[in-house]
Amino acid sequence: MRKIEHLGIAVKDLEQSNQLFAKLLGKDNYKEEVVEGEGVKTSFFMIGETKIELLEATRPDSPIAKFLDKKSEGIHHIAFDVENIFAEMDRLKSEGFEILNEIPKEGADNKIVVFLHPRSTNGVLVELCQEKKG
Ligand SMILES: CC[C@H](C(=O)O)C(=O)SCCNC(=O)CCNC(=O)[C@H](O)C(C)(C)COP(=O)(O)OP(=O)(O)OC[C@H]1O[C@@H](n2cnc3c(N)ncnc32)[C@H](O)[C@@H]1OP(=O)(O)O
Ligand SMILES: [Co+2]
Repeated sequence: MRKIEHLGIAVKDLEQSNQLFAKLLGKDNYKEEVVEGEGVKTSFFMIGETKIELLEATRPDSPIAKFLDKKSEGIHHIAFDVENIFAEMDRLKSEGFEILNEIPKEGADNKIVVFLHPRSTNGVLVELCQEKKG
């Protein structure tokens, strides 16, 4: 793990939350991006070396929709930047962590990503992010 890549925050209304976080952080988001595969629309704010990722569900079966059905808006996951996602997956599996997707999937902001089940990480949904090469 090289650094915290982003903190994912589940929100009901991305536009409203964009305005709120722009006031909070004193700067605007630098991009919005829909990730169809996850059923999310994301909005990114750069804060020093790390980011805030706001996430709104784009469809009812999105993990964000399910999260908001059960809980309130708030911190959804923490993402770590990794050099080699496959090596990290092997290491974490050997340490007993539960990988949710054996094949890295398309992430936002030019990443491939893997998730660990919160039941293997003290209740924190963890995402691994590797910059897409080339
Ligand atoms: C990839 C695009 C973007 C990016 O950064 O590039 C993203 O970050 S997309 C983010 C949205 N996608 C995901 O979250 C994918 C990974 N998540 C999942 O596979 C599911 O959400 C999962 C497996 C974590 C939970 O799904 P499930 O259907 O099992 O939901 P339940 O409500 O039944 O939860 C089971 C159990 O887990 C606890 N839980 C659920 N979500 C979270 C969470 N975000 N943080 C911590 N814990 C969570 C939930 O409370 C249940 O615990 P229990 O003790 O049984 O009540
Ligand atoms: Co994320």
